[in-house]
Formats: sequence, C-alpha cells, structure tokens
Amino acid sequence: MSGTPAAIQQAKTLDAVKLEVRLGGKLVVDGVDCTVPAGAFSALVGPNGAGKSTLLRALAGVVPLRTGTVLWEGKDLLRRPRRERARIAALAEQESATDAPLTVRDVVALGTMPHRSLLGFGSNDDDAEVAAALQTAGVPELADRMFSELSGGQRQRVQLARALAQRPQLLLLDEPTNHLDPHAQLTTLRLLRELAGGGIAVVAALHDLTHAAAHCDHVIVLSRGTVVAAGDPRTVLTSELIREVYGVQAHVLVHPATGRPLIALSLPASGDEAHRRLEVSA
Ligand SMILES: Nc1ncnc2c1ncn2[C@@H]1O[C@H](COP(=O)(O)OP(=O)(O)OP(=O)(O)O)[C@@H](O)[C@H]1O
Repeated sequence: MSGTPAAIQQAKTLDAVKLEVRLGGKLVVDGVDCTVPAGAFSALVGPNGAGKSTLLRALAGVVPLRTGTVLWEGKDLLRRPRRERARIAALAEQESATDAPLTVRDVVALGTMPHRSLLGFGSNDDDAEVAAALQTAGVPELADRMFSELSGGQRQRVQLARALAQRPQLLLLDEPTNHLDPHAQLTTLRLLRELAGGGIAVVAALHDLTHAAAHCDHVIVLSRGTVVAAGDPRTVLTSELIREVYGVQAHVLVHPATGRPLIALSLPASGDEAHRRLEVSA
C-alpha cells in the first residue's frame, strides 16, 4: 500500500457492492451499492420496509447475501473468520438479541468477547472495558439491573454500550435514537459523531430527517431495497427527494441556533400522496 493520503482514506472504507438479500421469497435488498468512509457519521434513511435493518444486518453478516460483496479496507469482510470480523464490525439492533436472565453488565461483557483470550475471561480488563462502555453510553448506573427489566430507551443505550465494548472500526446501528427522550437522542447523536470523529465508520438507520441533516456527514437514502440517493445530507435531502421517497411535503429551513437544516414535514393538501404511500407499504 502506498502512503498517500488517498490510499489511507481508501483503506478505511466500507464498500457494499451489488448487495442482494432475499427474505421470504422477496428481494428486500435489491442491488445496493454504497460506500461508507471511516471518520464519518452516515445516516441510512428511507420509509418503513425500505430494507434499512436488513441492509445493516447484511453488512454485519447476520443475514446471508444472495449476491454481492461487503469490502472493508478493500477485503471481503464476510469471508473473514467470525472473531476477526467481530473485531471490525459491531451491530446494535433495535430489539434485544436475548431474553436470557442477564444483568446489563453481562450483556455489555458479551461485546468484549472478540477481544478476549480464553484465559483472560472475566479479567479486570474486561470489567474496565464494560464500565467504560456503560459510561460512554451514559448509563453506568444500570450495570447491576436485569436487562429484561429495562425500559425501551434504557435497552437501546445498553445495546449501544455492548457494541462499544466490541471496540469496532465499523459501528452499525439500527434506529439508535428510537425510544429515547429528546435529551438522550441528542447526546446519542453527539456521541456517534464524536466516535466517527475519532476515526471509525458509523452508520445509523434514522427516521428523523432533521437528525440526519443536522448530525450526519453523509446520508444514504434507501427505497424499496435500492439506494436512490447518497451524499452530503444538505444537498441530498431536498424537498423533491423527500416528497418522492416518502410522499410528504418537506420544507427545508435553517435551524436558528445551529444553522443546520431543519426539515419540517406535512402531508400534501389532498392527502393523495399519503394515501398512495400507505397502499404501497401494505
Ligand atoms: N424475516 C423476514 N422474512 C420475510 N420478510 C422479511 C423478514 N424481515 C423483513 N422482511 C421484509 O423485508 C422488508 C424490509 O424490512 P426491513 O426491516 O429491512 O425494513 P426497514 O427499512 O428497516 O423498515 P422499518 O423502518 O419499518 O424498520 C419488509 O418488507 C419486511 O416485511
């Protein structure tokens, strides 16, 4: 590898090439090409059922690809040994992966597994890693609670802590602000931006377009399993694109305090577009 800045940038990039995923006989991810650079916070947006969760799961190797390749640093990520892959990519999903009677500390400790030696199981290093992840996710006080007894927002932040404990280079998050109150939403988005600023690639499925426009460097717009636009959210998230993809009217304003885009949405006057969208997604 040459030492040029371009080569270095290339080296820390996720490239999805012609990804297809079929579920229940339906092509849910349909020829997705996208690039996610390290050092950037990327939003994955699109209507319900567009395929965002499935795409994130496919990137993490949780659902099998029908065709296509996921490259990290130019190499096939999904063909790497599972443990090596888990040191690169962490996925924080919306729903709990476990109903087992685990404490929050136990759940977050699962994230450290790819870095553990068998002899080092339960070491002080692991404890410190778990404590640091809970602290970063803003929920250190939950460590001894049973995971199954947490609220939706608390679970969401513990899932984030588990993913952070994995010390990933690529962090994939499915609606990380779901269930969170406004303060927690903003602190989570700020944290994700800081993590990206620290040099990792962060990709989050988001429904709030203002969040995507205000906090993300890059946006990928998915519709019916296909990428219909990608790039700087300030240029991609136009009224026209939002109307076309979501069937709603969008007014892109300027946030009076931050100067970032503020996207105000309303249904079209006739209601025709909204009606059409409900029919489409049924
Ligand atoms: N296990 C499955 N079997 C069959 N179809 C599935 C399965 N999981 C998801 N799908 C379908 O795949 C499509 C994409 O679902 P996915 O959850 O990826 O969308 P999404 O964009 O994340 O949606 P949302 O915004 O509602 O979370 C939907 O039509 C969904 O019904």
